Amino acid sequence: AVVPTKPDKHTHRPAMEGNQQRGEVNILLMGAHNVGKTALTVRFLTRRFIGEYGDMESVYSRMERIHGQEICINIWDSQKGCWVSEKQLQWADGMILVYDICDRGSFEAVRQQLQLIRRSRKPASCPVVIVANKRDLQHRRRVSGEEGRLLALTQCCCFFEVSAAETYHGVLLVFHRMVDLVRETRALRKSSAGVRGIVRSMSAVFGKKRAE
Ligand SMILES: Nc1nc2c(ncn2[C@@H]2O[C@H](COP(=O)(O)OP(=O)(O)OP(=O)(O)O)[C@@H](O)[C@H]2O)c(=O)[nH]1
Repeated sequence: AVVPTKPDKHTHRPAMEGNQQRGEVNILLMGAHNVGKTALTVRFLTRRFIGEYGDMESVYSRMERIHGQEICINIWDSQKGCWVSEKQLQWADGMILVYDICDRGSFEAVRQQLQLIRRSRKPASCPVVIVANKRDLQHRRRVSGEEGRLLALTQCCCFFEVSAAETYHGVLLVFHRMVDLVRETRALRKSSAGVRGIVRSMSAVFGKKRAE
């Protein structure tokens, strides 16, 4: 097994405003066993597809220049199949849910994981990208592209169909889209906090006037 980068102990910090200031984005990869979570992570980090991966639950970091800005991307590749902890859910700024197009059970697992996420995180606080992996195995396909797209549409998620085995570019697009979504979410939160502040000050002024 190849360990692409050394896990950075600092990246275990929970997602906070601080991440935004530091230019960091925490991404949690979830999905059933064997769907290709590690293959996608390794492809993104090293541009390579190795084939077999050891048991390595870790947080990996990589610096990327996106739209002219240096971003530190921390990726937590969850290794226990469908099980993820509350700590992982709170740590993430964005989540990538992976299924295997040849494994219908892994697609159903994504539905369950979406419910789990929605119980723990508001949609406005944590964007989700659904990834259908192993598109090179068309002859063994059990989940159509339409089904994946429909699920993503109804759950307000982005959708990609990729092959970690075949191309680097498709995988790169997934991670870059995830980073874009996190940044959009942060910008939206910031502007709505600004509006809330204005409303609070106005009600303070007008409330005071009424009281006088
Ligand atoms: N054909 C094909 N095989 C793939 C692809 N991605 C991953 N695999 C294979 O699928 C198997 C599982 O890949 P992993 O990346 O270990 O899957 P995982 O989701 O991390 O698995 P767990 O950590 O055990 O939950 C390996 O044998 C990979 O070589 C792909 O795009 N196409």
